[in-house]
Amino acid sequence: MTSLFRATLLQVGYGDDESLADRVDRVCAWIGSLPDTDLVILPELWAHGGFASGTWAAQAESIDGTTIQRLSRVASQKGIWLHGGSIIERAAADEDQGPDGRGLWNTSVLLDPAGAVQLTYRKIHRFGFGEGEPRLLEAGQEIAATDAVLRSRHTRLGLATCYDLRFPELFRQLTEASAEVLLVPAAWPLPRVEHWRLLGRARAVENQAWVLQCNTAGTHSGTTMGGHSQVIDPTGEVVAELGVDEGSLTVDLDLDLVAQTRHGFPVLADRRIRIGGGPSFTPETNAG
Ligand SMILES: NC(=O)CCC(=O)C(=O)O
Repeated sequence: MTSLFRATLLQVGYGDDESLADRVDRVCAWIGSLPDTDLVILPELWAHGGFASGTWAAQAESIDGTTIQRLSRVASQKGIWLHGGSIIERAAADEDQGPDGRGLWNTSVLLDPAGAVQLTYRKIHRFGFGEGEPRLLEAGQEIAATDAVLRSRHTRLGLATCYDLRFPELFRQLTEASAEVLLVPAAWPLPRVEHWRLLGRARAVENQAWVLQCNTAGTHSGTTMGGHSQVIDPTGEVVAELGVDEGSLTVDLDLDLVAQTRHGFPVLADRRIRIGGGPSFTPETNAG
């Protein structure tokens, strides 16, 4: 059994001149044209616009709405895992609308190779310092990790979104939930792109996990995106990285590198402070 799998990050670029429907068409065609790959990752809010907060409420969709239906179709046609980035999710009228009653979330959706929704993640840390996300959206309440089989090899995927990168305790909880590959879609602006690059490496080093960060390109709603999508291995090395323009990045990842890194330099076994309820936390391991 091989421990290798191939991941492709699509750094989608867009401006204000492309409609939601046109962008969904374009990105689905792009995915359809990709050569052999096992997992495709899209950026945060690539369809609804990462900073287009003025139109979020009008364009919000349910998880079974058009955007995810289209992605589901292309995932099943290709037989790939597809992290659809995130959408502005609208709850159905008879569902819980969240503590502030807004009924809107920034929700990531992971589709399996049959096109079924395997996992959703509602962004926990909302970006905007009182504006944008915290003013308009509900905060997610739950971490999200799931088992996945990639090329007949079992692994565990953990999800986080953009600004979440600044909160290491979330990533530690994903590690305590046994995640080995951390998938991070984003709409991260250019002026802080060095934070994006640095924080991704930090989350990989401290959790000894693969980190796959897929950012946005272009300028929309007056905000220029930083690009620099990157794949970081469990030792913190940048395996591959894009520039600022739209493009794709394909990398072969070795899942065995997670266990090799964790056994070879067993820093996680020295944790003394429990911050989450993850099932795999065993502080006694290094007690001697
Ligand atoms: N969309 C975001 O979460 C942006 C985060 C960001 O710009 C930052 O953390 O800096």
